[in-house]
Amino acid sequence: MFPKIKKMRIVPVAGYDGFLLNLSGGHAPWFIRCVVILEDDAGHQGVGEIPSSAGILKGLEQCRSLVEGSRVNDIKQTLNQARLLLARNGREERGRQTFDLRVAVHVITGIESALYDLYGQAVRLPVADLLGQYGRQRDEVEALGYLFLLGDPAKTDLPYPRPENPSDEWDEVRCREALTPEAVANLAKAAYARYGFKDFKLKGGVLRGEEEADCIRALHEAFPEARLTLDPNGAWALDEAVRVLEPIKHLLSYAEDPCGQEESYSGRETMAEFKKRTGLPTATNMIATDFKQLQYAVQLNAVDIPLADCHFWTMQGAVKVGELCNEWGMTWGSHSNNHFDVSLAMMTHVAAACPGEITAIDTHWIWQDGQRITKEPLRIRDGKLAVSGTPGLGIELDEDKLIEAHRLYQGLDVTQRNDAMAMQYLIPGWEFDPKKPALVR
Ligand SMILES: O=C(O)[C@H](O)[C@@H](O)[C@H](O)[C@@H](O)C(=O)O
Ligand SMILES: [Mg+2]
Repeated sequence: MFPKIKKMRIVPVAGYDGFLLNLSGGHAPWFIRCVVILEDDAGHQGVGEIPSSAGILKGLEQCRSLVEGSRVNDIKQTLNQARLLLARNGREERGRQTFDLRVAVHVITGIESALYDLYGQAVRLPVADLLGQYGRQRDEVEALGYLFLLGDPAKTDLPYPRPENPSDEWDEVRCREALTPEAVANLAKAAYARYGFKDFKLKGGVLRGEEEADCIRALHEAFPEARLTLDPNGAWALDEAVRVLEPIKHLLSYAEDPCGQEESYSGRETMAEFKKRTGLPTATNMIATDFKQLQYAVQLNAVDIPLADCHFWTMQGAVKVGELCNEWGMTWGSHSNNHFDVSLAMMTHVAAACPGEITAIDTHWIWQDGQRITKEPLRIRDGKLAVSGTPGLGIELDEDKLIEAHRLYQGLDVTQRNDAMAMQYLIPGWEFDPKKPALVR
């Protein structure tokens, strides 16, 4: 007989973040997540981590009675019931921010991760071995160096982390303004020295497109062999995207969400047109975020690399996208938002279970490195994450660190991400506009 879930703990947490710029504005000095912890009557603990918002916390509460009392091996029934229950809350939209505002899919993933962690411990198998049709496909997962243009923390009175006792160059540069091609190349060099990345992604949607193209030129000069991509989160109009990226297309491996919804055209239509006009492969975490959208994206030939982040596809859903990519000649990748070390483990197991050639996964971890809520976070070495062979997710929560992160959350007067707040220090009265780079006003 498999153990039963005795208790579901829902713990919103916060960690510190730098002044990372993107189309949504500037990151606050903190980021907010939610940790789902399931305890079974055999004394095991299963964990999951997802973004947090008032809606997500409420959605998790809605599912509590389905989860508590269920057996660890009832995963599919429990998740199916949660899915049906949450569907009664009505249709949801991803929204046009850089981050996904849906509730149900995040809630399901939080529970799914904790359940697979427990189930894996019960059957003595790592989560990667349980996911998808085929289970584990690799023992190491490649990650890319996810770079951001950075605002100057000194222009705010916000408590951004300072480089006290920096252990290396990365600890210093990640806390300083970075708005030029040289500064971006320095970020890449420092990240390479610590993590050994082979590929880099630059978050765009901040400066004028041509200035961001210059940053790519500087990255190429510093790392001529690296696969590079630029992601303005659909900020540019189609013509602008073509104008900006055509001259640097030989330097890019693919373009991530170069354009999006525009006048009467959907983002899938403009991306298809962009591909036709430039011949550049495209990636997205904005216009193919569920299976229906993916179907239309494929029909239109709009996307080569769906970035199926498990937090908003579910873990099994993300692997299913990986299996389809493998069958259909597309390439699987994963998007990320700021996250703690539980998510790092989740994303690693998911990527390990995707068959075929996948592209290096996104992770914001390098911006959070040094903080933790598990006893031993996975480490990025030579640009890679090792897939744990321990049953379950292979991580153990550090209760003291978890409480610390929960206290930080409680001390904040916010329940969800808001990038406009910090941005208003740089441009008074700043407001989000999905078609205007953050510093172009
Ligand atoms: O500012 C950020 O952290 C990013 O813009 C994310 O919100 C975004 O989802 C990004 O990771 C992406 O690839 O679009
Ligand atoms: Mg993106």
